[in-house]
Amino acid sequence: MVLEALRYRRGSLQILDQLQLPQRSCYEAIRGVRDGQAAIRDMRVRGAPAIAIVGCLSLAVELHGGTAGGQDAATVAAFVGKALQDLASTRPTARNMAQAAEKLGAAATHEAQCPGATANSVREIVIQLAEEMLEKDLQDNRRIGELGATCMMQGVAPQGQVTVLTHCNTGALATAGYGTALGVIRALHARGCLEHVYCTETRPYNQGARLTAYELVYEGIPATLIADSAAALALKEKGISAIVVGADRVVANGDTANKVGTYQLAIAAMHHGVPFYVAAPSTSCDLSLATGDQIIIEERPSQELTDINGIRIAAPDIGVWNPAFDVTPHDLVTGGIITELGVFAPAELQEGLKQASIRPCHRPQESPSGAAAASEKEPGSRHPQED
Ligand SMILES: CSC[C@H]1O[C@H](OP(=O)(O)O)[C@H](O)[C@@H]1O
Repeated sequence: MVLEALRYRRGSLQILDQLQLPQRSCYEAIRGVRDGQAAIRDMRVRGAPAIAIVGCLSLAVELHGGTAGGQDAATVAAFVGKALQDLASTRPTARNMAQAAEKLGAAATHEAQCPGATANSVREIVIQLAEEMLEKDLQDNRRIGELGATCMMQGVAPQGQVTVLTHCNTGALATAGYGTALGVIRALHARGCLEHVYCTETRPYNQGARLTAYELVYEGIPATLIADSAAALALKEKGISAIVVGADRVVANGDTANKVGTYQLAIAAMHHGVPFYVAAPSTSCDLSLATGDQIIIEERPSQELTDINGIRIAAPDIGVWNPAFDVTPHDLVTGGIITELGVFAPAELQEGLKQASIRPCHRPQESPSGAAAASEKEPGSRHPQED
């Protein structure tokens, strides 16, 4: 059975409450934007693509079959704009929700200005776009998996198998399905090219121990959980061929915001000569920011560090700094940035994405095993797919 982070049909949205995993699989109804915002803020749903999808679908549910947002086109468009703004500010580091807000907001405004526009026609356009996002993210992740697996095998182990280390959770639970960095790992496994995975526990929120470990066991992928602080030692002693992580935001020069701890992993990878890959959809890329210094880093409540399951473990009165993310400088992203549009070196990202998005992405034939056909020309050289 496929692991479903969310269940959607028009007018109804349920999310798997990730706070209760892995002990319990409980779905809860999201009835509108306020519910969506609360679920994102409290991290019942998390992961940059999943945040955007749940945010937009929460709006779609609110707009469905009623009079939500107002009685005329302009009022509904204004309501949509405000709701999207609120959703995008809930967890500001992730790019995907902000990007979706720009797209859906612009579409609502445009529709409202068209002759004959009605409140319903504005609602309908927003619902349709949110539904398309869900479908597209899944397709993009599968593509990221295939491109990343091919690139990694060409670059790291042309004849053999790879052992990969990953951080945080980037799987089906963090996306519409399949996953980004975990999608690459799944594709490697499907091809028989994966020897082993090491996943970090990912303090303070333990997405690695709770969610990635759960997904890896669920998929039957050979894997070992390590403490975050064991990563450098694992690089030294466990034959790790590559690190692959996800991203919350990748900016124009390739600097990458991802779960806190990623930066120190990239430094350790550089020291050990292990290639470091970032896997993320183009919706996580933000070419409007020149460098990572401009990324807003979300700070989370101190209780995430001081308490475990509501029980205080830290010394009373200690001060706490709890950034949720850090920025890995582009020169440490030595393997490449794996997107659905191609695999790019950081210096090639900006131009590569622009070129790839103005021509249709070549979709390779799938072999019966799910691996990309042998004739496919992959961007192991870190260039986007050629047509
Ligand atoms: C494919 S999701 C990317 C991303 O989401 C995680 O953050 P959070 O759990 O705080 O939402 C993490 O940084 C992952 O790599």
